Amino acid sequence: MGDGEKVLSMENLTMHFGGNQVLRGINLDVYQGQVIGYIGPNGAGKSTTLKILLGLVEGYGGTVEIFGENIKESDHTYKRKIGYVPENADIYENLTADEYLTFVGELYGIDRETASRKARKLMAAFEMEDVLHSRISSFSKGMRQKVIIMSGVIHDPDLIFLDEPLNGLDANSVMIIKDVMEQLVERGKTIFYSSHIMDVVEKISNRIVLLADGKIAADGTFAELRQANEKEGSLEDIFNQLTGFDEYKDTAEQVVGIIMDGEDDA
Ligand SMILES: Nc1ncnc2c1ncn2[C@@H]1O[C@H](COP(=O)(O)OP(=O)(O)OP(=O)(O)O)[C@@H](O)[C@H]1O
Repeated sequence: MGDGEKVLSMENLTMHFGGNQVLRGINLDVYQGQVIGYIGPNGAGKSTTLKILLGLVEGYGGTVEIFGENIKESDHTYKRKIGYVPENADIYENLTADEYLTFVGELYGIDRETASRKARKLMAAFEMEDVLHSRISSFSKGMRQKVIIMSGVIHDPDLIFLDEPLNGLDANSVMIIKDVMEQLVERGKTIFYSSHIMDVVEKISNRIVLLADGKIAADGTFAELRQANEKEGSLEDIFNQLTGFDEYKDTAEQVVGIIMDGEDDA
């Protein structure tokens, strides 16, 4: 699968937290130019996978190679070529946007002047130039999220990991980010995108990987997944089918019954 070079490979990746076996042997090769939509139910292990790939979680089994290097043995220079937009970023609240973005840029190995210039330009592109020197603690949720996204890509990474990146963004910003991703991929970048927003995943991904019960339960283009599951519907329908979730109406009814303290005996 894929025309470009292999940028990421997971071989028999396993992970457990105590007795909780989260990943049960993930095998996945990702090629340049792919936009992987990495989906799965709550608690499936999506964020855990991303954190392992980023070197933020240790104690996993199996082998991970990024740009051909085993991340356990690598000297971490590969990290300069990867970007990460985490689901819950520990952002340095007391720094200004300029200070934070410049700091992150420097961590990724770009010089201070370049980082600061890119920070200013990125903030201006998102119409946030007037708060460039304001503390992040004063920002709205969406403004913060934009800074987190900028901080994940300021160093021009080749492989970008995004974990629910559109959280809190307004409709206009969502359109910009979707287009930015598309253009980055056209220019040879690779994207690993984890999200629950199925219509976005359906639109932007050229390969969808579904994680369920610690394993890959489906892997292919949206069209391939549709064909394999004999479904005409949306990715959401396929997701529900593959995760064995078809009783949502019963669950909803039960929840409403409990809320209204009705006859429901559950
Ligand atoms: N540091 C940790 N210590 C203990 N258990 C953890 C830790 N991190 C994750 N887990 C557990 O691993 C499982 C997978 O969590 P993870 O956050 O990777 O799931 P996810 O697929 O990203 O879920 P969601 O869709 O809810 O974000 C969960 O059962 C979670 O409780």
